[in-house]
Amino acid sequence: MSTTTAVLLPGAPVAEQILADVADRVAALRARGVVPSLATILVGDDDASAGYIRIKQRQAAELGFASPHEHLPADATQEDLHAVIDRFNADPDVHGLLIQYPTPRHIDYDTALQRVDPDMDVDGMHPLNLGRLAAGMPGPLPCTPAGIEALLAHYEIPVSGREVVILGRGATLGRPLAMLLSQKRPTANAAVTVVHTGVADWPRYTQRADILIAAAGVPGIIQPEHVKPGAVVIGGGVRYSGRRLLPDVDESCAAVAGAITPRVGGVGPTTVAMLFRNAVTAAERRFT
Ligand SMILES: Nc1nc(=O)c2c([nH]1)NC[C@@H]1CN(c3ccc(C(=O)N[C@@H](CCC(=O)O)C(=O)O)cc3)C=[N+]21
Repeated sequence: MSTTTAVLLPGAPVAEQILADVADRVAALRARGVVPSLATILVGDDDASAGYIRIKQRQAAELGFASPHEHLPADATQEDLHAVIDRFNADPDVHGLLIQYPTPRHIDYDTALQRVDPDMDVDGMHPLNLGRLAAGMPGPLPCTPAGIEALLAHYEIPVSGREVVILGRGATLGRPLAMLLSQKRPTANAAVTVVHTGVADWPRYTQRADILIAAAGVPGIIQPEHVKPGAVVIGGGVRYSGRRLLPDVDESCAAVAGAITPRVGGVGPTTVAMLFRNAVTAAERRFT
């Protein structure tokens, strides 16, 4: 057994702060007679997905959002899904829209996502919004990258001018996070390297990192020998085995890192908070 030396960086206090701000903004909208609304669409009967939707709906209610939900059967067609998206897009009382991922195999998620009104895209994953991010234009940010930036800022971990290495290049995390953390802003402005398992000597890169961000989705891929002593380690990538969370970062890394996100309750809570921040921003945009 290794001794834990690293400072823990839980996501809950970060999420709480973001959600307190969201709640204030929701209250301000409601005072003007606007009930912010985040619609969700679930296709099929996956247990884990249904569970996530319930969590989001409970949190939506606590924050004062309306959360209309459409549950399509597992054999719904692409056209059925598009019809529901079109209806929510056109509904003046709905401000944010989320299609729960993953969808059944016969559904093309990317095509459905492209049909969502980009200004209602609370995941920040519509190609137009990824384009806005690449161009430095305002728009909804992808939730996990935005949550990681907020987490680093909350714990006052210096990012500007430092060496950030991201292991993973996926569209939901690694790639947009690299764009975000290299932007010219006080909480970003880093020297960012994106590396991935297609690079045979990827540990050579991660060993240099002041801030190492795991975004590979390969359980246990980050081991202590991949971490520079004292580095900040952020576990972004996860896999699920049923409901069991399988993080990228092996727990033994805590013996080498200076600071590290906990196995459970790290980046996840900040991701969900950003969903609601995007939703309240979408509602405000309609009325200003
Ligand atoms: N359109 C869409 N948007 C999403 O944002 C989206 C999605 N689809 N599909 C599913 C994934 C999954 N996801 C999680 C967010 C937070 C935690 C989270 O907070 N997890 C806790 C608990 C982990 C556990 O024990 O299971 C943690 O990380 O500590 C987990 C999972 C959002 N997703």
